[in-house]
Amino acid sequence: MERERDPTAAAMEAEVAQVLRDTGSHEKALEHFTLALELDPGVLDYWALRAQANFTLKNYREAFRDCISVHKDIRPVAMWKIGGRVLSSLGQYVLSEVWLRRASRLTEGNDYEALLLFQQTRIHRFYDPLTEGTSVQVRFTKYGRAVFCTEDVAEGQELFRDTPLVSSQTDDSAKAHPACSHCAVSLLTAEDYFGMDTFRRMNKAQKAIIKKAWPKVTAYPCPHCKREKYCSLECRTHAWRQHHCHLCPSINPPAAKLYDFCAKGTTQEKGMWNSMFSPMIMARIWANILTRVKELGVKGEPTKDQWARAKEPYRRFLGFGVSGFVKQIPKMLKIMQAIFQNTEIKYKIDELEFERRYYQVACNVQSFGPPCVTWHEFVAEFHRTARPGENHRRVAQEMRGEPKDVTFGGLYALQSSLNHSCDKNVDVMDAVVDGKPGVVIRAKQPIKKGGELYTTYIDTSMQRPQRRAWLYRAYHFWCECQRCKYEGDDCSICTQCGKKARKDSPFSVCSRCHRAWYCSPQCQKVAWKAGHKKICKAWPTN
Ligand SMILES: C[S@@+](CC[C@H](N)C(=O)[O-])C[C@H]1O[C@@H](n2cnc3c(N)ncnc32)[C@H](O)[C@@H]1O
Repeated sequence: MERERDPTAAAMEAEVAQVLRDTGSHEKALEHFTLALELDPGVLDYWALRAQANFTLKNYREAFRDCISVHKDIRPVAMWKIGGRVLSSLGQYVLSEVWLRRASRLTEGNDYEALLLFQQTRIHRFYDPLTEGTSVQVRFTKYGRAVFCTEDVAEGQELFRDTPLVSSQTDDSAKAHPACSHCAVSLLTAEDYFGMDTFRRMNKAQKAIIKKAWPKVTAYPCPHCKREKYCSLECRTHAWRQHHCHLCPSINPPAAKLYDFCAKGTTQEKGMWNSMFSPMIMARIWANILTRVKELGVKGEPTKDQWARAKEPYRRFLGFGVSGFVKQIPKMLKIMQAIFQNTEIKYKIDELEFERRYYQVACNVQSFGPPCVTWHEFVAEFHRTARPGENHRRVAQEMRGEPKDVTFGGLYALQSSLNHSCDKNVDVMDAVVDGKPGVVIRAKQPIKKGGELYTTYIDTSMQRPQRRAWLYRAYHFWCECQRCKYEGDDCSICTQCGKKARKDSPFSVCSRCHRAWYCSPQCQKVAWKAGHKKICKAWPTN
C-alpha cells in the first residue's frame, strides 16, 4: 500500500534509524530507513542511507538496487561510493572501478576514501587471480601494494611462486654463463666450462667421460641476428613475439648499439646497470608495449586509450627516484630513442619516460636464476659414474669449481608486491616454476593470519644509518621497520629517549646485539619491553 507523502514523519523516521544504526541495531535501522523512504521517496539522502544500511548487512543486491534507484545524473557521491563497494564485494571489479572513478571525478580527486577504494578494487582485480589457491592476498596500504597471510603459516611453508613478466640476464652474468635469453635456463657447455684450450689438450677417453656426463645442450640462436640464444624453439618464438621482433638488429639496426653496450659486460656507467639489471630489460618493456599495441589491432597512430591499455601490465610497478638522474646516463637515453624511433609504431622516449621506467625497474627488479645449471647435472653424473683411474682423475683436476651464477633481473607481478623490512619474515628463493626458472617465497618464521610478509631489499648486516641511507637512495623511503625503530645509530644518542651523550661519556651498548645505546638501565628496560626484545639478536656483520 502506498503511503501519503509526509516529509516531517519521514525525517523523524530517518533520525530514529540513524540512532539505531549508531548503536549497532542495523536490522531495525533498515526498517526505519525504509519507512522514511516510503514517506518521502524524493529525498536522495534516504536512499543513500538505506543503501549503506543494506551494504552493512551484506544485502548487496538490495543495496545496489537502492543505488540505481536514483538517476545517475543526480546520484550523490556517497551513492557512487556505496555502489562501488557493493560491486567490489560481488567481485565485479571493473564495474566497481567505474563507479568509484565517478565518485572521484565528482569530488575532483579530493575524496581520499574514494581514491583509496578505487585502488583497493584495482588491487583485487589485478591480484586475486594471481593469489588464488595460495595462503596470501595483496592489499592496498599506505605503502601501496602489500602482501598478507590469509591463514597462520608455519616456518618454511611455501607461500607462493611467481614467474617474471619480463626479464633479462645481467650483462656481467651473460658474459660468464650463457643462458636462454627468454627463460634463464643454463646453456653452459663443457667447452665453455673447461675452456677450448684445456678441452683440446684432453685425450679421447677424457673427452668421452665429459661428453657422457655433461647434459645435452642445444642452443637456438635468433636466425636473423644471432645475438640472442634460446633453449628451445618455443622460447625463441615467445621472445620474438614479446619483444625481439622490435629489437632484433637485423630489423632494427640502431638496436645493435644496445647489444654492443650489453656485450661489454663490465660495470659501466658508474655501476648503474650490471650489478642490478641490464638496460635490455627496459628495452624489452618498451618493445613488449609495442607488441601489445599491435595485438590491439591498431592501424596508424595509437590513441591515448590504446597506449594506456598496452602499458597496463607495467603500471602496477611503483618507481620513485631523483629527477634529472637520466643526465648521468645520456648515452643510454640516445640509444633507446634511436631504437624506438625506428620501430613500425614509434614510441617516444623522452627524459621523463626514460627515468620513470628506470626507477620502475630499479625499485622492483628481483634477481633470480636457475637453481640447477648444466654444471650441477654434470658433477652429479660424473661422481655417480666415476671410476678410479688416470682419466677420471685428470678430468676432476681440470674442474675449477662452480661456474659463475646465471643471474637474471626480472619484474614479477606478485613478488614485487612484497614490502621491505630489515628483519624480513620471508625468503625469496630461486625455483623452477612451471618448468622454468622463477622464484618461490617461503616463510622464514611462523606468521599469523593477517600478518604482512616482508622481504629485504638490501644487505641487512649494515648498521642502521647505512641501511636507511641505502633504502632512501635506492627506493626512496625512510625505513620505519621494527628493527629500525628499536636499533640506534650510535653511542652519542640514547636509542630510547633521544638524550644526547657528553662527548667524554658515550652511552653503553646493548651487550647482545650491539645495535642500541642507552643512557640508563631504565631506558634499556623500557626499550626492551616496547619492542627491542623482538629484534635483539647477534646480527651478522659485514
Ligand atoms: C618492490 S615495491 C614493493 C611494493 C610497493 N608497496 C608497491 O606498491 O609497489 C618497492 C616500493 O615499495 C615501497 N616500500 C617498500 N617497503 C617499504 C617500507 N618498509 N616502508 C615504506 N615504503 C616501502 C617503496 O616505495 C619502494 O620503492
